[in-house]
Order: sequence, then C-alpha cells, then structure tokens
Amino acid sequence: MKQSIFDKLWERHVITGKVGDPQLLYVDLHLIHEVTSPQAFSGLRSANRKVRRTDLTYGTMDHNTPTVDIFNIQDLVSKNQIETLAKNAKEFGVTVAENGSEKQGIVHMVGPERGLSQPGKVIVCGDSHTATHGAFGAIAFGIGTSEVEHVFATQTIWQRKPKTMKIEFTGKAQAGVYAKDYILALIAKYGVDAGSGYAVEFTGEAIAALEMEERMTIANMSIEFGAKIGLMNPDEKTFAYVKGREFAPEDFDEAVADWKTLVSDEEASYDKVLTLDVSNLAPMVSWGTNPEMSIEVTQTLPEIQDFNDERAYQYMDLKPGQKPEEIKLGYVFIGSCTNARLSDLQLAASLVEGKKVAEHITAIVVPGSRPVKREAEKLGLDKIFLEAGFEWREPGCSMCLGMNPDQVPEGVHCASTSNRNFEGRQGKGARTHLCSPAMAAVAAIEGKFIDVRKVIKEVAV
Ligand SMILES: CC(C)[C@H](C(=O)O)[C@@H](O)C(=O)O
Ligand code: SF4
Repeated sequence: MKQSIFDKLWERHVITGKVGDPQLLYVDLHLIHEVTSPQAFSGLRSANRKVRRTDLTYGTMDHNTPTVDIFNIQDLVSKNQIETLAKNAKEFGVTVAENGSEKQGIVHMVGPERGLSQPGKVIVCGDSHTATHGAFGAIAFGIGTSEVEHVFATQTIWQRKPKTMKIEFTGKAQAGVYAKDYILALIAKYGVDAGSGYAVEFTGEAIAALEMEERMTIANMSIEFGAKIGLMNPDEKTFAYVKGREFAPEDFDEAVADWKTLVSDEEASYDKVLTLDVSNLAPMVSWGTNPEMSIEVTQTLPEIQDFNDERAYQYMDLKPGQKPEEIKLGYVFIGSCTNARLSDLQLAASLVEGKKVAEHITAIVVPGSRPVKREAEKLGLDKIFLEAGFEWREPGCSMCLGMNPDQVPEGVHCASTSNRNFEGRQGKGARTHLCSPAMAAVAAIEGKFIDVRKVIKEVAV
C-alpha cells in the first residue's frame, strides 16, 4: 500500500496496540525544559524510578531565563524552576544546557542545532510547539507533564493515531513574502481548529523551495492551525542541515539511505487535502487575539462577524475598516522559536542596516539560542541592530510569553515575530501583532506596519 511519511514513521514506532486504540510508540528523542519537567521528575523520585534513557533525553532552560542580567532572576517561581531543573539534571544524569551555557537556547532551537532533530524520529517534549522538529521529517509533538514522566520512565508514549492531512503550498512567493506569511495565511484561511485531530504534512513546490530554517517556522505553527503534529518530507536540504552536527549519525551515508525511504509515496492517501497558492500572497499581519485573525497588509481590518471578533476589537482597541498602517505600534519583538534563527536575524538586519528605529518604538532582538547569538555576532549583526537603536539580548523565550521580565506594557501594540497573540500573551493587556521578521524589522524603522515588499531588494528564495 502507498503510504505517507506519517504512516511510515508511525508504523515503524508502534510497539503494541492497534489503530483506533491508543498505541504504544517508541520515543527516539525527549526534549525537556524547566517549565514542564519538575513534576515529572518528582513523580519519578517518589516512585523510585530512573530516567530510562538519559542518552535520548536533552534539556535546556528557556522560558524563565532573563535576557539581560541573566543570573539575577527576581521572580521566585522562575528562579525555582531554573534551579530545580539544574538539580534534577544532576540527580537523574540528564544533559541540560543550563542558563548562560554555550548551547542553551529555546528548546525548539536546541534540538535542530545539535543535530538531535533528524528524519525518521519520534520526538516529544512537554511543549506545544514541538512540531517544529517535524520540519526534519520526524513525528514530533507536545506532551503533558504526566506524559513527560511516562517517557522518562519508559522511553515510550501512548498515542491514538491521528488522521492525516496533506497541505500543498503551490507557486512561487514574491520577494518580501516568507514562510511566516504562508502559515499565517493558511491559518487565516482555514481557521485555528482546522488541523485538530490531524497529523499535517506540509508539501508542495513552495515548501521544497524553502531552506530548513523557514520550514521550521511553518512546522512550528502547526499547533496554531490546531494540529499537534506537522511534518515535511526530508530532502537534500534536510540532510545537509543535519550533516556535521554534534549528534549527526556516525554512519551518515547509511542514515541518509534510510531517510530517503521515509518520504511520502506519490499516491499516498490522506483523510483531507488542502492547497494554498503563495504566488499572490502579500505579507501578513495579525490584528486580533488569535492567529486566525490575520490579514494581508494590503487589506483593511474585517467586519465584525461574531462575539469573538467584537471582543478582539475591544481588547486590541481597533476598528473594522482600519488599515494595518494605522495600528499604533509601541514595541517590536524579533525573537521566539518561530523566528529567531540566524537567517531571520540576517534578514531583519539587512533591512535595518544604516537606519534608525522610530522614536516612539522600543525594539528588541532576542536570538533564539546562544549559538545563534554567537554566529550573529561573528557576522556583526549585533552592531547593525545596536546602531539602529535595537536592544540586543541574551537568548530565551523572552517576550514571546509573559514568563520572564520581557513584557509588553499594558495597552501597547507590539509587532512580534512569535506565534501566539492571545490576550495577555506578551504581558497583561499587551496587544500582539504577529508578522514575519522582515515586517517586524521594517515596522521598527517606519514606526508602523508597511508592506515590506516595497523595501525588499532581495529576490525571494
Ligand atoms: C510553557 C510551555 C508549556 C508553553 C507551551 O507548551 O507551548 C509555551 O512554550 C508556549 O509557547 O505557550
Ligand atoms: S519561544 Fe514562545 S512558543 Fe517557543 S517555546 Fe518559548 S514560549 Fe513557547
């Protein structure tokens, strides 16, 4: 039978159980961070159990870490979570990239960077954006804290096989339109629940044309589309990305030969198929309080359809018919596991070089990991940002969520490269507008949203 990549990987990992019932899957990689691991470690401790495969478990500190004065954590809950992970890591023998260490970063940056995220794997993490790793051709999904404990103890997880959906991105995007725009456009078109109950395969010529870092941006936001699992067929770009990294397979050629078989067969069947043509897509901006409430920058804010819209308009202090350029921005955040990789920072830097951040804007750049920070500094990107008037921070989740000191003040509108825009996400009363790094960078300079296609000089990849 012709199979999709998802079917192939699922089949390979089932230990017991039949389709329709929960099935026990083998887990190849378990990523952890300080927020969702403490109770799981406590559970192990009280049951007098060990972490079964410390060699397949990797941790980092990201959500609570400050991005300035990083060892001075004021918030007691944050401090406790950070210290607890450090303690647990030692006690249970798990490798954790601690706050301030060279390999530390947002958990969804660390896996790919170290070469841990690979085609063919089942990857889990107590974090909803785990589908990011699906960009490598892996089944990757977020799990709850009790499941974290189960994976610690057994290196397996019970899951019911989801339905499959194929999403084909067709066409060639214009210069100034990026992966972030594709995924926001998809969510705006089909809704935040459209992927619910499905493992989503992103495919098509527009995906093939993307580099790995942009593919990760799309897989990252599978959950905002409602899908726990989003994945892509691995190709030469995937193999080249993994090659030479710390945890790349020792016999790389042998691994690649296997990975090449783990792609969707041409006539594989799916429970649902959607397509989205990116050729005429404009840069996207979210106006409301979920990612579905997004429009092309050339459009005006939509009419009120229901109570959710009404409430969103109230919270955002916006009105139907307004243009994105009329949104009074106060903050710009370039960061998060969606868009804080090196290529994101390079793109943003290229758009602000030699220019100045508008007077009324506070703009911060937060590299997603310390390796990205170092690389960016080698390229002089820090200087470009600093000269333009951006702040250049230490890595972490930062302003993506209000769990550390980086917060958008109440009532202030923030152009943000992150993935979530619900009420209070970036701080109490904060008003988030999701967009690409290019849109955010240019918004910082202009002091408002403009169509980045007007300033972009590069040819779209
Ligand atoms: C704190 C963590 C559990 C959470 C998640 O699961 O996604 C966070 O990363 C987020 O993005 O909201
Ligand atoms: S950067 Fe944001 S979305 Fe990503 S793991 Fe951190 S809090 Fe979650």
